[in-house]
This record gives sequence, structure tokens and C-alpha cells, in this order.
Amino acid sequence: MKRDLPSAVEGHHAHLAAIDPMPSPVELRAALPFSDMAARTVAAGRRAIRDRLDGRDPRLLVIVGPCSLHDPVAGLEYARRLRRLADEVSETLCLVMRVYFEKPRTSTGWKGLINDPGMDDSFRIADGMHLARRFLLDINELGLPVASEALDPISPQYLAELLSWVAIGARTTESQTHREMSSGLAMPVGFKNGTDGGTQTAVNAILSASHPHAFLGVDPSGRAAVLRTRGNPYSHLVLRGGSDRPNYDSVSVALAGKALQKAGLANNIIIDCSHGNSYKNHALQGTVLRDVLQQLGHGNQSIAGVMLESFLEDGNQAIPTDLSQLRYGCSVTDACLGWSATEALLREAHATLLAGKNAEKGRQTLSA
Ligand SMILES: O=C[C@H](O)[C@H](O)COP(=O)(O)O
Ligand SMILES: C=C(OP(=O)(O)O)C(=O)O
Repeated sequence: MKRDLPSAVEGHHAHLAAIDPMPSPVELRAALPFSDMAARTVAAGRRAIRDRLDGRDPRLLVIVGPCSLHDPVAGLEYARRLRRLADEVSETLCLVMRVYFEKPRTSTGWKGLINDPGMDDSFRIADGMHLARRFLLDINELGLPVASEALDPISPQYLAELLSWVAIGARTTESQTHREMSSGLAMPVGFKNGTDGGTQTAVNAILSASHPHAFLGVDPSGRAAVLRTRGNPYSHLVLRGGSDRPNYDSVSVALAGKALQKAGLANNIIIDCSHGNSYKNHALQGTVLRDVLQQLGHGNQSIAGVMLESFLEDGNQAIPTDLSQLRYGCSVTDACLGWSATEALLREAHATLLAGKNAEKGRQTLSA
């Protein structure tokens, strides 16, 4: 629908095709209300992540799931499997499901389930937002906390109460809008280093997000408003590698830690095993994770967690014109580890960390 938008300037709306109304955040929340179970999952998920960042919980955070969520049915099947695995490895790993509905593109491409749920350029954003909130409720009701990327600055009004962790992506870490938004979010926010591999933009972002801001946004009724924030004390760094080289190695991690400390920030780092850290070769994510485990075994105190891109099927696929040709459970954006490789890798990580934990207990008993 194109609203009548008068302007004194001739041709002012020449590049605007239409303005479609959206239900307000309050309306969507009323249509898809919180359940007690979902509320408990979010509270427990956020607490566990804060405890890890504060050093009170020694478990490694693992943010794991598809590069993008395009099919809620396959997503739910993945979540059920992850939920079972989460229980099995809970002594050493805190699993959080990666549920990304908004994709920042290098230039063009499908921008995610919220933007285009039909994957056919029909851009039914109101339907996409409804699907996204429904899916987040379903996952939280399984008892699995959720991590997502916050890309659109209005989306959090609809969805953020269902998220336990949020990323600001490599392409938006330098954006003031995203830093301001993060300063008011209730959950820990991980800022990724830039696509060029530089960490200073993320350090600046963490500093900015930890401060109060006042900026334009929408209130829960969807009305334009001035949002005044208190600052987010749980913003932290995500190392995702750069266009020419990874940055998960111990030297890069130490240098990033020094940059955080120099800025007076907590030395908390999450390693994204995908993207620039694996040269976008999904099969290399295991190599990165094993290196991180080795760093932890050698006493690294700054790595709080890892991120893995994983789905039911290995690899990825282009979005076909005939959507009935889509392969079930296979990523339509970056390539992912398949479920069996994911499960094996996380069990291996659990066994490695458990062995380290038991060895430490043994040393303590001997020296007591
Ligand atoms: O994680 C996903 C992609 O790396 C990101 O959205 C950029 O994708 P593109 O370079 O294919 O646009
Ligand atoms: C887009 C993503 O990552 P990055 O911002 O690191 O490119 C992502 O994690 O989906």
C-alpha cells in the first residue's frame, strides 16, 4: 500500500515504492505471549552467560546452529537434537542455539526469514516477524536458550525478550545505531571484529555500548520515541577472523585481550569458528575448535565461548527458483557442519574439557 505522503518538494517520494503498516510490538506480543517455560529459559540462559562472562561458571559457551533459519520445521528438529545433546554435555559446555533471522549481506542476497519469509522477493515482513517470534517461543519452550544477530534496530522491540545472547555483526560493529541499541539490550551482546580483521572497531563498540545513550527508536506501541539507555555491562568481543587471515590463534587472542584491557574492558572473548576463522570452509570449524580447546588447556582465561555454524545437513545450497527443490535441513547462506559432525565435535570437546577438569581435580587432591 502506498500511503499518500504529501511533500512540498516535487519528486521527493520518487524512490519510495510503498509503505506497508506493521502490527506494533505490543500487538505481536499479545498474539504470541510468553509461556512460563520460555520466560524461565530466557532468564536461566542470560544468567548462565553472564556467569560465564563474570568467571563464575567455568563451562564453555557454545553458540551453535544454522547460519540462517529459513525453515522453522527443520529448525525445530535441529533444536530438539541440540536440546538432548545440551543435557549430555552440560557439565562442561553451555549450549545456546544460534537462530539467525536477519542476514547482513556483503552486497545483495536473501536477507533472512524476517525480511523475506517466502524466499521469493515478496518481502512479507509482518509474516516474517510473526514466524520469528513463534519460532523463538518454541525453542525457548524446549528449554534451549537462543542467540541471534540484532541487525534491524526496530526488531528487538518484537523479539529481544526471547533472546539470551545477541551478536552485532562484522558489518555493523562500527555503526553508532547498533552500539546505541546494544547499550539498552538486556542480554549480553557480542561485537564481532570488522570484516577486515581489525579488532579496534569492536573494542570501541564495546566501550560505546557500555555507556548510556539517548537515541531515536520506537516504543512498544510502535510510536517514534526517544530511548534512553543505561549502558550494557556485558558487551564483549567476538573474534571471527578477517578477509585475509584468521584470528583465533593464541597470539591474536592475546593481542585482542591487551586491546580490551587497554580500553579498561573485561577480557572476555568468544571465538567464531566459522567465517574468516575457517576461510568460510565449514569443515575447518573443528580445527579451530580444537585449537581453542588447546588454548584453554594451556590456561587461557579470556576465551569464554565459541560459535559454530551447523545444521541438519552438511554444506549449503543456492535458493532454487522452484522452492520445492530446497534440500531439507541444508543452509541457504553459509555452509554449515552437518548434525553428525556437530554432535561428534561437541562430544569430543566435552571429553577434552572433562579430562582437563578431572586432571585438575587430581592435582588439587595430591597437593592437599
Ligand atoms: O554469515 C553469513 C554471511 O557470511 C554474511 O551474511 C555475508 O554473506 P554474503 O557475503 O554472502 O552476502
Ligand atoms: C554474518 C555473520 O557473521 P559476520 O558478521 O561475522 O560476517 C553471521 O554470523 O551470520
